[in-house]
Amino acid sequence: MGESFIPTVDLSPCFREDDEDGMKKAKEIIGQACSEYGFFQVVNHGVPLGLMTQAIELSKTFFETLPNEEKLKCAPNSGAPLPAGYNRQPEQSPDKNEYLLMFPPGSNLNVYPQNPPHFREVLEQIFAYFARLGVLIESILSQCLGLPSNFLKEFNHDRSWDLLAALHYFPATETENSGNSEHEDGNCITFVFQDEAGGLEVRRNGEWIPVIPTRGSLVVNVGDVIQVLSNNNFKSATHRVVRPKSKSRYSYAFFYNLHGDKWSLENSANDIVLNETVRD
Ligand SMILES: O=C(O)CCC(=O)C(=O)O
Ligand SMILES: [Fe+2]
Repeated sequence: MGESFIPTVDLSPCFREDDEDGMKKAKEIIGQACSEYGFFQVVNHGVPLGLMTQAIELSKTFFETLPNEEKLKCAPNSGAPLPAGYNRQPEQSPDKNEYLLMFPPGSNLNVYPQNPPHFREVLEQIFAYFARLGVLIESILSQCLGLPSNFLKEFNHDRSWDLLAALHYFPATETENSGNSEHEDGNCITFVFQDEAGGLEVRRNGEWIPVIPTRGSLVVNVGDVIQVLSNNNFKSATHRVVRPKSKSRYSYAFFYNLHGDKWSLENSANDIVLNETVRD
């Protein structure tokens, strides 16, 4: 490897029973990509292209055409642990974006837009596809780490803290272009799909590598939880979003999370066992 673009993996063998070579190849590329980049793209991942396209279109309608009063009708409930609903970065933030955040369908913390019609339905469908894909990627990561395929799934079985964000980045101006300042994700695995505007970049060996939007593909990146559980074998890479000039950018990010309890000291015994298993 060592190219200035992130690797792409064909996941179709994972949905068949009879393609062991294809499966082996997919695992090899994913394992290597997670060590070298912490990022890869997947194709034939099972999330329908039509649904992804519809989700971007509905997001454009919501963010670009609705007046602020309408968007603010789904402002987060006060006291919610995370601001599910419509949010806009504060004026003083260098990052110029607005976003809609949701917990799993059925969570009573969710605040959904009434408009455009079907937005809620599409968000819920995307959520379900991503949560399912998370289980698959988690099983591949377990195997890449030399663990039984259901290891991470059993360790990380509570899906109630997964989050989906529909993001709208405002066009860059002459003097500033930050969309999402450089950061690492704190969760387990993140899935992203972006429209054609581009702007997502990953840091590798001190250089920023653009993640070129490719129709239908999904970006996958490893978060801090997987970096720690893998004894730093897998990288939670620094990334950022640079806003393109004179056009908006739309993306979706899904955060496959770890339940908060797993971070407490009483529950850390599992982590230790996992770390030792990985080291052996
Ligand atoms: O919008 C994107 O492409 C990525 C967003 C991201 O990195 C994040 O929300 O953590
Ligand atoms: Fe991120």
